Amino acid sequence: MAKLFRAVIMGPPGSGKGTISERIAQRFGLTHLSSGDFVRENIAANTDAGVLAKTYIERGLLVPDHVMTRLLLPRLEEMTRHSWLMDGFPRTLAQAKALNSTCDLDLVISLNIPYETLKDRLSDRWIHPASGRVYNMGFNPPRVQGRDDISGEPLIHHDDDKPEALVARLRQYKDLAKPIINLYKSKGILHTFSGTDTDRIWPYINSLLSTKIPSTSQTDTQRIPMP
Ligand SMILES: Nc1ncnc2c1ncn2[C@H]1C[C@H](O)[C@@H](COP(=O)(O)OP(=O)(O)OP(=O)(O)O)O1
Ligand SMILES: Nc1nc2c(ncn2[C@@H]2O[C@H](COP(=O)(O)OP(=O)(O)O)[C@@H](O)[C@H]2O)c(=O)[nH]1
Repeated sequence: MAKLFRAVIMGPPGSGKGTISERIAQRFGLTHLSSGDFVRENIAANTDAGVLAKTYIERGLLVPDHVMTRLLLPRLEEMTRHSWLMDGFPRTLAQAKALNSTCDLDLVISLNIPYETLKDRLSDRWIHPASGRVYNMGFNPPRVQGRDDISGEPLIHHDDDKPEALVARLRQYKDLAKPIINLYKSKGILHTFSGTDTDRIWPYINSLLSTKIPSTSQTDTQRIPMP
């Protein structure tokens, strides 16, 4: 069996983690895991962890570390046959240490995007709450304005994505991410990408991953046929 590949993507709100994760998943055949999706699934299923998580999210707080690790680590341990990319976890140093003791990461992508760009993108981010599908009125608009492409259900705009809320969220991200980034830097697995456009960052991420992911994990459709 080909060696499995485990990666994490980090970045402030609106930096393109979800967008880039989807591209990586499609191009390299990895499973895209999103901590936000796990939390939402648990809330919808009314699990103990979900009920507890909801009380924090409703107050605009992060879910405590022990709840997040209880939710996610068993799922990762089950993924013995899949290569994956995790988006949204770890968010704290305690989570990073817990992840460390569960698996060896091959690579960490950190996105470094200017504040003005984050602000513009988030003020234009529309979400389909049931699936977590994300749209942007300029960058990837829905086919029908205000409606999810697949279900046709209405899209919503989070209050959290308003510029007034962004400064605090960004500060929190910077404070919490700093020691995690230092940890991954010291392990030699951190790769940082800076810029204002996902489409300009993507080729660099694509070529880095092409050198790191065993070709057997990549999907056949991505191979360029010989003339
Ligand atoms: N690793 C985590 N630690 C603590 N709470 C978390 C974690 N991941 C997700 N949550 C909780 C708090 C988040 O507000 C909520 C939804 O997560 P997510 O979908 O990642 O949205 P977000 O709005 O925080 O991120 P972003 O704007 O970066 O996409 O779930
Ligand atoms: N204008 C513009 N919007 C983008 C770009 N990349 C992503 N987006 C949009 O910006 C918003 C934030 O991206 P998302 O992937 O949700 O970021 P995350 O919060 O880090 O997961 C979404 O509405 C995306 O559709 C880009 O290069 N330009």
